[in-house]
Amino acid sequence: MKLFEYMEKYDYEELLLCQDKASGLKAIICIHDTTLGPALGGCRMWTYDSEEEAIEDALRLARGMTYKAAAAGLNLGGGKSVIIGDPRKDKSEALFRAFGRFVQGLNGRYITAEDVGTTVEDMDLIHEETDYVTGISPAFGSSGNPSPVTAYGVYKGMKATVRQAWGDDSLEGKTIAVQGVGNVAYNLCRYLHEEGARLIVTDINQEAVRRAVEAFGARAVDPNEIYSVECDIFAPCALGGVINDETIPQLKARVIAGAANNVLREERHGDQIHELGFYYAPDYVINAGGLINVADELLGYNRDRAMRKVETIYDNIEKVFEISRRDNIPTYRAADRMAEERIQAMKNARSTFLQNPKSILNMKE
Ligand SMILES: NC(=O)C1=CN([C@@H]2O[C@H](COP(=O)(O)OP(=O)(O)OC[C@H]3O[C@@H](n4cnc5c(N)ncnc54)[C@H](O)[C@@H]3O)[C@@H](O)[C@H]2O)C=CC1
Ligand SMILES: CC(C)CC(=O)C(=O)O
Repeated sequence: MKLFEYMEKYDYEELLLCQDKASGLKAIICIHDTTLGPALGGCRMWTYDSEEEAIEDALRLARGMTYKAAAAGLNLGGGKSVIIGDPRKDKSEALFRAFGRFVQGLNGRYITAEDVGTTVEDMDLIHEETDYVTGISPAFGSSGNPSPVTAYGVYKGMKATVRQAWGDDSLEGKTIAVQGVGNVAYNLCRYLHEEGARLIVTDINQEAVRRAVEAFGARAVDPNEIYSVECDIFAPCALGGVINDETIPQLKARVIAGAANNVLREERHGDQIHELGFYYAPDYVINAGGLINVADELLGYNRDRAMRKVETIYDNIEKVFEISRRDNIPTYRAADRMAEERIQAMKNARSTFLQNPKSILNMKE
């Protein structure tokens, strides 16, 4: 990948490589766009096959956050970070505090939170070094782990998508294939089970599978079988790129609606599933609940207010399908159009000069 060519193509602002020999930290912080406000996005810890794969993941995830915040109506930009390492054995206080110092060094341009492989406890360690972190322990007046709220938003978005496909939003009796039953999807499965859906689950972590089978009477399949099982809804809740040339021909579902970021391997796969008649809930629209939740922390966390805003994911999904039908475009393009229109409007807005403590007239001592 030619980095500057890619960054110019999608108009990225910043890509920061973070190295701390003492703690072993190797991390990437990517800020895509801060037109709407400071970049907010989770910190993923994963065992990448290469540095290039980690950089590419950070870039794609950061841009997704810009669109996620814009489509959700938040005054936030898009950013994301990845820590290269095994979350099961490479974590340490020194590692996360070193990461926190890099976040602090960006002086509020990037605010971090949880993502794959990181937890509230990890965020609390980062919080030792910077206030530009969300999803920390409720003891600090925060919202804690955002995953359950993300799950609730995915549940509401899935219902809205089901309504588009079958005319009513009930999940009772629907068979739902869930790929990856970690933080978000375990909570999602609870909502689906309570509404009477039949669950098929898979995970590369057998403990995660066992937990879901025991709690929700789910049927377990191997990771490579999840794409071909007979089901009504395929819910990708693991990593990205899972809608691709190999998997699309296997899918039996009518609806694709899940928590995972960057589900489409390439944009052309979004065109392909549209042409094949799939009802696809764009990932950054349906999984915005966690972001909405932690964004509320910046106002002084109020759970009722946050959950009311998460409920609007249902309406946002309906809006995306309306644009898709009106303009005869795939839903992923409809979502991009919704987000880009808001970002461009703000880029174009030329605010009149306002006297404030930050203006150049107040800089001199
Ligand atoms: N945590 C949050 O609030 C949010 C998470 N997301 C996205 O949702 C997805 C899940 O996030 P979390 O639940 O927080 O992460 P997690 O790490 O708790 O869960 C992911 C699960 O997927 C499993 N997995 C990984 N590769 C797999 C494969 N090839 N096949 C089957 N299972 C596999 C892992 O073993 C793990 O159990 C990620 O894509 C994340 O970026 C999006 C918005 C917010
Ligand atoms: C802001 C986090 C809670 C979630 C996140 O990074 C995401 O929505 O992908």
